[in-house]
Amino acid sequence: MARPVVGIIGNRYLLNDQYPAHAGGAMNSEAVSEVSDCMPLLIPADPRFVSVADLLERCDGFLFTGGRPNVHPEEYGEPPTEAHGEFDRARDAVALPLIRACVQSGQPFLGICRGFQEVNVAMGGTLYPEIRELPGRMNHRMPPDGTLEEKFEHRHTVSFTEGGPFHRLMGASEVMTNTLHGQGIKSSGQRVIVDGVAPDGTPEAIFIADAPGFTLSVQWHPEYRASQDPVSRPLFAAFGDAVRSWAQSRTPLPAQVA
Ligand SMILES: N[C@@H](CCC(=O)NCCCC(=O)O)C(=O)O
Repeated sequence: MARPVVGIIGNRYLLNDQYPAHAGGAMNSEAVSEVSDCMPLLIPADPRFVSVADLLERCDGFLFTGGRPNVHPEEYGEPPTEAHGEFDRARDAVALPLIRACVQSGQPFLGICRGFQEVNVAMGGTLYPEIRELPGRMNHRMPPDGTLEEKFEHRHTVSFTEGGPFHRLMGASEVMTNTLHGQGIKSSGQRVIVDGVAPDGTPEAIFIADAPGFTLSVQWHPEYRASQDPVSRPLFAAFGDAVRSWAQSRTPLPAQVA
């Protein structure tokens, strides 16, 4: 029997600074295939090519991946500044309404890094352009140099709410994670529950209150070595269970971890 399909919402890049391409890190596909046991399908996240209705019909769940381009601040009512960096307006135009549609229907999604930030913005929240400039905050950006192992190494703890969905899923109230982002949640969107924080108070794990389906999203990168990492594995496995349930009956898994 064919495996359920997870639409991978990636980014638009210029290969060799010239050739436009849609891309998503291979480690996202690996995590979805090997840990969630679903078929990864890279989506060209551009409203000229795909509609939200098409995506909801063709895919059983969605992975909103990390990506360097930031959600455009106009999406949360703020003007762009230099600190906001580069954007991917086509991805914004697909991802934000798609997240809202999934929250409503119960179709499962997992948000990672930029995807986590998109979930917050889709629900009406706002972002800081550069959290390392805030008093008392650490630098969450990836080291500019070094190997992939060095860039993705564990760099801080995340503490989960006692008895919350992440605590229950991980079987631990505190875990170690990597960190590769410049932006962070400023104000939480409607129904966005912050369920995990870094030592400096930066929100790291969220879910949507009273959503019928799987909405867990994280600011770190669980896709890195997902099959070996004790934090990534349960997250991608639970996401896969939710996607399989949706594929079978088009209804959310009743015992959603949230
Ligand atoms: N742009 C946002 C999100 C950061 C993020 O997703 N980082 C992963 C980068 C992977 C890549 O370069 O493709 C922020 O900086 O907060």
